[in-house]
Amino acid sequence: MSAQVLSGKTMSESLRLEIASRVTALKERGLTPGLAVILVGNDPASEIYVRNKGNGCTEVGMYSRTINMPAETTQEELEAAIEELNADSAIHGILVQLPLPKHLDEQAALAKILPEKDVDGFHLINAGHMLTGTEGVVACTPRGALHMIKSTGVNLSGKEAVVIGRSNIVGKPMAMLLLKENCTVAMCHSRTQNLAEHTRRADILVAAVGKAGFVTADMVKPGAIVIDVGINRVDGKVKGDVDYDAVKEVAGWITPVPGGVGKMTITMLLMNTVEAAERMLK
Ligand SMILES: Nc1nc(=O)c2c([nH]1)NC[C@@H]1CN(c3ccc(C(=O)N[C@@H](CCC(=O)O)C(=O)O)cc3)C=[N+]21
Ligand SMILES: [Mg+2]
Repeated sequence: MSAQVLSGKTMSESLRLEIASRVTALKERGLTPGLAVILVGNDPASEIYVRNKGNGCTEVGMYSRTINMPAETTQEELEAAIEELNADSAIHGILVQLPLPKHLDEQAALAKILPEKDVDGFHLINAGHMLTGTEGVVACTPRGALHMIKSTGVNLSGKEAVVIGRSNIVGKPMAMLLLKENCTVAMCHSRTQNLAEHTRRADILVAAVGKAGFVTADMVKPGAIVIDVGINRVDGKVKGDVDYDAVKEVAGWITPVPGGVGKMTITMLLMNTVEAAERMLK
């Protein structure tokens, strides 16, 4: 039996209709939600993502602005650009595209973003909300992944969840969200011993490793929900962290790459932005 495919494309279509209608409602009250993306330098992958974000905004009727800054931008210049957006009433969401060029301090830059406008959920205030389970902005990729997991209808309470990868952007917040759903969560990483023994126990397996085809069929529990966060470029193609064709024969549900979590990440960015704009009117 082959796994059910959790399509980020299909899920995004219905979510984006909902977002578009909330944008329309805000516009009727005189407020157009706006997202600003700061892109420093010209990394080709970043340029693709930033373009996808701009297109997403257009699709749901939001205002979007991309601020392209040269690779030599100084920390002061970057922070000044952020401060300007903090003060701009047309902008409800600010995203500083990561990674930044090596000479720039990411944490210091993120700390400058007003937490209410931090639609990435990367500010320490929002990271703290995530840790305590209180209301704040939830990072887009884990939020999108959780939406996909919930769409299976599986009761998550008490289930074993394994997250491979411990980044601040994906692994850690993903684990917190699954914990909040009452899963028993294990966070695995590059130093984990006997990784497959952990992953084979997982009812929910989230792969955020950054290595194409890392999760093989023998690592997956039959019937598991397998969420592939990987975006790896191999011979000009985008590949996930999961050996899709083989794992599909074992898993109960699986997300494709492309058209899976990546698509949902942008949708959740739009959701976080419309929510930030809605909070302005409250
Ligand atoms: N401040 C910040 N916030 C981010 O959310 C952020 C970031 N920096 N830096 C890079 C990562 C990566 N990321 C993706 C966004 C969209 C797709 C996406 O659209 N994927 C499509 C197309 C993939 C492709 O063709 O490249 C898909 O999976 O179907 C993927 C990955 C956001 N990130
Ligand atoms: Mg994807």
